[in-house]
Amino acid sequence: MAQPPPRDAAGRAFAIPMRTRFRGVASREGVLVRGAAGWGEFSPFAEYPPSECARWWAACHEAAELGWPAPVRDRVPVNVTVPAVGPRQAARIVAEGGCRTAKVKVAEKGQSEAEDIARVEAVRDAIGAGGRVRIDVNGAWDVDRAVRMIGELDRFDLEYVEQPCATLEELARVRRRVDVPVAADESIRRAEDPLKVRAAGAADVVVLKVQPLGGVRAALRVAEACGLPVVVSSAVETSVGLAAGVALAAALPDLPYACGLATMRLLEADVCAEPLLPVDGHLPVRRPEVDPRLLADVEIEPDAWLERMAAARREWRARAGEVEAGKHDRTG
Ligand SMILES: O=C(O)CCC(=O)c1ccccc1C(=O)O
Ligand SMILES: [Mg+2]
Repeated sequence: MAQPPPRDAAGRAFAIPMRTRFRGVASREGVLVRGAAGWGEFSPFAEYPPSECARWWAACHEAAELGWPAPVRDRVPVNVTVPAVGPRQAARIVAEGGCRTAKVKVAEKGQSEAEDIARVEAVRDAIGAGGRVRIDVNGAWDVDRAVRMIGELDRFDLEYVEQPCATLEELARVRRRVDVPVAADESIRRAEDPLKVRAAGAADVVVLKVQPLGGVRAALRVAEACGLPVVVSSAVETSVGLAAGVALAAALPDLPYACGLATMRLLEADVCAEPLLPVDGHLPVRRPEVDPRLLADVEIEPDAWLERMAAARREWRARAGEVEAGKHDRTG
């Protein structure tokens, strides 16, 4: 690795390979910041512009400088996440995952419906009749295909289907035509989105992620305003970022579903000596400490990331100024 920056640097950038490509991402990168309250992570995906990254910065700032609201539970049920791999590897991931709920990625570009069916079948067999199986389509199906494939895959008894189609209008049409509950994920990136989801009758469940929503407090406000059951999911972060998701899940008054926060295993390495890994299908509610040697192992030259973070912070501050001037809500 490159010459590590000094310990008191403004932020320490990292790049960690993924075990399996996910959303077309082969390496997860970001910055870790140490503040008065602890470590924060800023890790927006490469294609996100500063306008989007502003909320990711706010989440990092909250973690590092403010800390999080008090938890109402001391552990959080989680699902094992199964990428678009073959059936044998899918079964192995479920067996090693130690969870009673599995989320299976389907409709990957270049793969067939037969591959999806084989993967979901293998996951159902591996988790057993008492386990729960949900699928995530990442918006890839049109309405007719969604209705047909959900009907087909429901023979493996689906808990819900996450983002079967891209638009709210399509989600609402699918929802009226199938019995399996629909969850909205990509449809929710801003504070006002869950209200639109609800108004459109587009989903039964909302998936909330801390970084894109601008922090734990912001996500709690979104959950309260929306009124639909919430599943907290990660953006495939290090244990530092995952801890923020755990804090959100721990602070929600109701948590009826397992959360998508058991994603540490999707990465080849972590920056914490005691990573946030599931025990008995749950993540403990705690903030892991960064291990300087583990961080040094995955550290990269920080300049580009520090610049990206500074741009995101400027964007956030500019928006805060507009809020004071009464123009709009800063979460928008
Ligand atoms: O929800 C999970 O099980 C893990 C998180 C996850 O799937 C995810 C992580 C990063 C980006 C997108 C997604 C997604 O839900 O599509
Ligand atoms: Mg999803």
